[in-house]
Formats: sequence, C-alpha cells, structure tokens
Amino acid sequence: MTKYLIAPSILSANFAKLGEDVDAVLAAGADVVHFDVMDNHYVPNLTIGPMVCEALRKHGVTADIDVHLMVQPVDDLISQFAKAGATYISFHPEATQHLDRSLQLIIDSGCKPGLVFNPATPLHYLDDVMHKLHHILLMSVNPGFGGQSFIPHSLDKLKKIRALIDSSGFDIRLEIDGGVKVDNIRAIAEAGADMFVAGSAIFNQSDYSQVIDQMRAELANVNR
Ligand SMILES: O=C(CO)[C@@H](O)[C@H](O)COP(=O)(O)O
Repeated sequence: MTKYLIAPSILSANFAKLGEDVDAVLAAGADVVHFDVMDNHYVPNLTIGPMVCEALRKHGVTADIDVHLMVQPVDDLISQFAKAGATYISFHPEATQHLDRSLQLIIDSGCKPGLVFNPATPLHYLDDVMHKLHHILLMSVNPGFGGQSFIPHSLDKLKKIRALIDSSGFDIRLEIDGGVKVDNIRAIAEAGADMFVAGSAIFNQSDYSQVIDQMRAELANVNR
C-alpha cells in the first residue's frame, strides 16, 4: 500500500517559537517538515532561508526537511540548503535557465530533487527529466501565501501527473500543496497524490494530533 506522507508547512507555524512548534507537529504524527522559501521576486512574499533550516537541525529536528524554493534564480541556494540539512529540495522549472543542471546540483549535493508546477505551468518540463526526480510537487494554489483555497482544476492536473509517473515506471512521489484540508484530502489522494502539504489546516488548530489523525482516517478510506 502507498505510504501517505503528511508534511505540515511551517509557513503557518509560530515563527517566534519555531523549534517548539515543529517539535509539536512532529510529535503529533507529521512525517515531514515542509519548508517554504520565498524571495519577494519569484513570488510576492519573503520568508526564511538556510540559516533557519540549520537552526532547526541544531535544535534537534531529525525528520526529513522538504525545502520548496520559490526563488529565481535557483542554483545558488542549493548547496547552502544542502549544508543546512535539507533532505528534499524542489524548485520551479521556469525559474532556472538550465533545468538539468539545477536537478543535478541537488543530486550532487546529496539531497533528493523535486520539480514544482504552479496551477498553470505546463507539464512538458517533465519530458526529459523524469529519471532524475524524487518527487513532483503540484501547487493547488498560486504560490506565495498560506491560507488560500484549493483550486478545483488541480484534481485533473494531479490525475495527468499520476498517469505520467505510472507510465514512466519511475518511483516518484506526487506531492500536493495549497488548500489541503481534512474535507478534501481523500479526493486529492484518489486523484493520485501521496504526499500532502498542509499549513493553515494544521497550524491554525490548537490540537495538531486531532487534525493529523482526521487526515489519516480520510486517507485510510481512499479508493485508488
Ligand atoms: O507554498 C505554499 C504557498 O506558496 C504552501 O506551502 C502554503 O503554505 C500552504 O498553506 P495552506 O494552503 O495549507 O494554508
């Protein structure tokens, strides 16, 4: 059976107590820490960089850290995040001049590479790089902010990506990010996702375990 991974986005965490909040969400049953990097250039918002990733590692976080680069250009930050303790690093294909080179930089740095698609980014960027990918991340909102609503058309796009992955024969995770909640996670999984980023749905609740348990209960009923 597919192992579903739940990856809380720390964009919605309490930045004044980030280490403790990450500990709490992992203790509540999260699998992966989703780490959103925004540069106020590729997206109209500014967040956190490699120093914060390193600080989480020094604080004692041992879970996988899933770095999503919403930056342009991409390459300079790859080695910095690898040194800071990132596990996965993904970026947007249109934000780099040389897609293969950026993916190879991630692989050479010892991290697992992913490619990110906005709701309207064409999938042809996948044509010649499937063999290099650990994961594909589909944005189900336009990137830049937490707390937005899931774009319904994303379910069709997920199905297309799932078909591409299955026909490729490669073992590639399919991650979804944006507007993921307890009440839509099952439909999202049925469309093909196996890794779920959720920010506000988790961090806006006082009891993280309760919402993560509810998500897992929904995932237990997936028909695929
Ligand atoms: O990368 C982003 C937004 O650009 C996401 O990771 C959001 O942080 C998800 O937040 P919710 O939609 O789950 O509140």
